[in-house]
Amino acid sequence: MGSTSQASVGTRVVHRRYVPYAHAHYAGNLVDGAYSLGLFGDVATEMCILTDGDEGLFASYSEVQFRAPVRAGDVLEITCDLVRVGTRSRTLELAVHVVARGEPTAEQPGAARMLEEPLLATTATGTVVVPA
Ligand SMILES: C/C=C/C(=O)SCCNC(=O)CCNC(=O)[C@H](O)C(C)(C)COP(=O)(O)OP(=O)(O)OC[C@H]1O[C@@H](n2cnc3c(N)ncnc32)[C@H](O)[C@@H]1OP(=O)(O)O
Repeated sequence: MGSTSQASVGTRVVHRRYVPYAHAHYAGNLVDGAYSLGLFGDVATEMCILTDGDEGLFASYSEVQFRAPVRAGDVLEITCDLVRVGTRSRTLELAVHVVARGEPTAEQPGAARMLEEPLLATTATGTVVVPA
């Protein structure tokens, strides 16, 4: 038996993650789109733990949009907002923003800067399911 749900609309979970250069997959050090989906799974897992005391399971995505590239050397902020609470399902609005980006040069290979405005890279709507 699971514990009593604490799920309420408006609950937010935020993760921050550095994108290792080992994850670069395409020209220009781009990472694949599935990288963002992996991050959504992790932030959704924390949401399920927070609201329902269980890791939960991702059931579906109803919408995924890749709006700007994610690159190796980026620092990402991943947000997860609970927007609907069903009996066992919870609907989540998910977003990846780039908050810092590497700008390596021959002279300074580690050069990087915080972006003045976070760059919206990926959005999705997803449904997770928790035990009764
Ligand atoms: C947090 C992140 C974790 C992961 O990434 S895990 C890795 C990827 N996910 C998986 O491997 C999950 C594989 N799928 C499953 O195991 C099952 O498939 C589910 C457990 C997700 C659902 O199966 P069942 O428990 O038998 O579902 P039901 O009893 O028919 O419905 C329970 C609630 O879940 C909603 N629901 C079921 N399937 C979907 C779907 N595909 N899309 C959206 N909602 C779904 C229903 O409506 C209902 O909702 P209501 O309790 O609020 O009434």
